[in-house]
Parts: sequence; structure tokens; C-alpha cells
Amino acid sequence: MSEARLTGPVRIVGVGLLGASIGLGLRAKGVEVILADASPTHLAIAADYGAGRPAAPGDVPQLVVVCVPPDVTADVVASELAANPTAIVTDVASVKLAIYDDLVARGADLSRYLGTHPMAGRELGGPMSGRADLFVGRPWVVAAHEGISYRDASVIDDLILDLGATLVELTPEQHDRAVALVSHVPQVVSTLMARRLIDAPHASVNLAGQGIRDVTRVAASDPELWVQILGQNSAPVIEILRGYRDDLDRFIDALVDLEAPGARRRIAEELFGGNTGVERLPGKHGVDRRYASLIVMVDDRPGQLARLFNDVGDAGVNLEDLRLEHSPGAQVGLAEIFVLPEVQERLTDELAARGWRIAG
Ligand SMILES: NC(=O)C1=CN([C@@H]2O[C@H](COP(=O)(O)OP(=O)(O)OC[C@H]3O[C@@H](n4cnc5c(N)ncnc54)[C@H](O)[C@@H]3O)[C@@H](O)[C@H]2O)C=CC1
Ligand SMILES: O=C(O)C(=O)Cc1ccc(O)cc1
Repeated sequence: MSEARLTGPVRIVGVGLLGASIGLGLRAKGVEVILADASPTHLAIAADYGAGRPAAPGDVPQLVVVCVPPDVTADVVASELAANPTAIVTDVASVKLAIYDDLVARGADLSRYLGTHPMAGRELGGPMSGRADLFVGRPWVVAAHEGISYRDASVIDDLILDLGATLVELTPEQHDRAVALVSHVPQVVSTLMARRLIDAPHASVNLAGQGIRDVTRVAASDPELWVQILGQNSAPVIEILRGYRDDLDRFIDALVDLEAPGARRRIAEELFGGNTGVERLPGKHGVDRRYASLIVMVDDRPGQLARLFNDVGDAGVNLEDLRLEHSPGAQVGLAEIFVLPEVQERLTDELAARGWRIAG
């Protein structure tokens, strides 16, 4: 166990996905964690899973982390500031400006509050979805304001670094605009695409490959949470959605009149635009570097994936990332493995020599 920066105790209010994950991560570092939740069941489950112990009278936390839904976050932050007069208080809600404005309007003690937002999550909420390593290598935004001193804010830096995340400082406005683009609008696009599947014939849905799965993954998210997130960040979301609607209209117009001069070129340019956009996404470890991939066919038998990993290891190659695709009823799955470009050719040869079928 490496030494923690935080001295603790850390009080976590709201022990669903985020709260339980923070508790598990801090406990793994030996930090004392105190848990509280409006739901006694969530509290008991989080404690049973090892995320910390239930709060007791007389607890004096160093830091309070509020991990409740966005619509009650300002309320809970305000009462935690009042109940813990020596603690620094933060929250992890997915929107920052509305909560900050709400706290200003309430006259809360902003010299002890600093909002944050870890850019890590899952589709499924609740304490049982919690993971100690949820934040490792992920950006964690600190929504900076001038009311808190650097010295007092440093305990929040410690929290972020203890959980293995990377600290990114933005204003609440900058944060909300940025997440509208990289998280909130993608949620809407994913949801609307997934809605197209509702009435589709079975035969069509059964053909689903990785493309539709990639585009619709976050459509499985909790509607209640997202009504709150989108409602609290509607202005930047609307602006981006309007641009997206214009792009869609242009695309449709070009497809409708394919024989018009330049129509195919317009479509090609839109598709090239997508290539350019996706290249801008940072790769693993936040570095803008792309890995080479190869697709290996894996028989649907026990132990085959383990054998593949062993063979990659025996070839002296580090597996940078992995994606599995398996269609219901198929006898083979496809394992797309990502490696450094310089080892791709050698690994392809070595795996083929060991009898693996390489699909691409
Ligand atoms: N789900 C995700 O992927 C991410 C969520 N967030 C933010 O984290 C926060 C929590 O989200 P999740 O952990 O996903 O939700 P969750 O639904 O898994 O957990 C929320 C917890 O808060 C408790 N709670 C609700 N009202 C409360 C109150 N007034 N006092 C005390 N406890 C209360 C609930 O009982 C529940 O255990 C939200 O503000 C969300 O915007 C941030 C990053 C990612
Ligand atoms: O799963 C993903 O890709 C996410 O983007 C999860 C997520 C959901 C909500 C947030 O506020 C931050 C991250």
C-alpha cells in the first residue's frame, strides 16, 4: 500500500457509484473513510463492500466529499459546510456552474468549498457498481473559484492524486462548456440512436456489431440522473445540439440529391471531418497517440482468451488495450488487441505461427 497524501478522515455523503468508488479507493490507501447516505440500504452495502464505516457522533472529518445527485448537491454541500466547521467540502456532480451559483445565492462559506468532477463513471449507479480503480488515469476537474485559498484547496488535490486521477483546473463555466461537448451531447446522441432500435425487427438487431455497440453504450445510463445533468447544463448543450442538427440536415440534403454536382464530395468531406475529429481524442494515459490494432479470431471454448494473452506475453508484447466482440450464437469471437505500432507486424507473425487466425 503506497502512502496516502490525505491524513483523513474523509466523510463521503452519498455512497452510490461515485461515493462507494471513492471510499474503496481511499480505503485501499489506508485512509479512514466515514460514510453517510439518505438510503440506509446503500449505506450498509457500501460499508459491507469495504468502502468505509458508517458515520458516528463526534466524527471530525478533514474533508467531506458530497456524491449525491446534482439536484440535491448544493443543499447537501450547504448543510455539510454548516455541520463540519473545520472541514473542506467538495462535490463530484457532473455540472458545476449551477451548483456554484446556488451556493453563492445561499451565502454558503465558499472559503471551504471547491467543486470537482471526475471524468470517470459507468452506466450503472449504486454502491455495488463501485470500483476502487474507477478514477485511475482519468481527468478530474477542479472547478476553480477565487473564494478559497491554495492552502485550503490542497486537500482536494490530495484526494484526486490519492485516487490516481489527473487534476485539471477550469472555471465552472469552462467546465460546463467542455463536458457539454464531450459527455452531455454524446449522451443525447447515443440515446437517440438507441431509440431507433426499439421498433426494429429482431433480424436487424441480431446483426449488431461493434459499431452500434460503441455508439449506444451510454444509452444504458440512468434517465433520472441525466434529466438532472441536462437540465442544469441546458444552454451549452442546446448550442452544440443545434450545430449537430445543422450537420445532420446538410448530410441528409446531400444524400437526398446524390446526383447533384458535388453531392458525393460533400458527403466525403463530412466523413473526413469525422476522421479529423476522432483523431483529436486523447488515447490511453491521456496521450494523443494511436495504437495499432489486430483482430484475432478466438474460438468460443473455455481458456482460449487466456491462451491468447499468454501468447502475446510470450512474444514480449505489451497489450495496450483490448476490445471483445461476440455475436450471440457465433462459434468464434473477435478480440481486437491494441499494441504499439512498431510491434504490430512481429506480433501478427508470431501469433499466426502459433496457430491464431488473424482477421485484420
Ligand atoms: N454516474 C456517473 O458515471 C458519474 C456521476 N457523477 C456525479 O456523481 C454524483 C453521484 O452519482 P452516482 O454515484 O452515479 O449516483 P448514485 O445514484 O449511484 O448514488 C447517489 C447516492 O446518493 C444518495 N442520496 C441521494 N440524495 C441524498 C441526500 N439528500 N443525502 C444523502 N444521500 C443522498 C443515494 O441514496 C445514492 O446512494 C452525481 O452528482 C453525478 O452527477 C460524476 C461522474 C460520473
Ligand atoms: O462512461 C463514460 O464514458 C462516461 O462518460 C461516464 C460519465 C458519466 C457522467 C459523468 O459526469 C462523467 C462520466
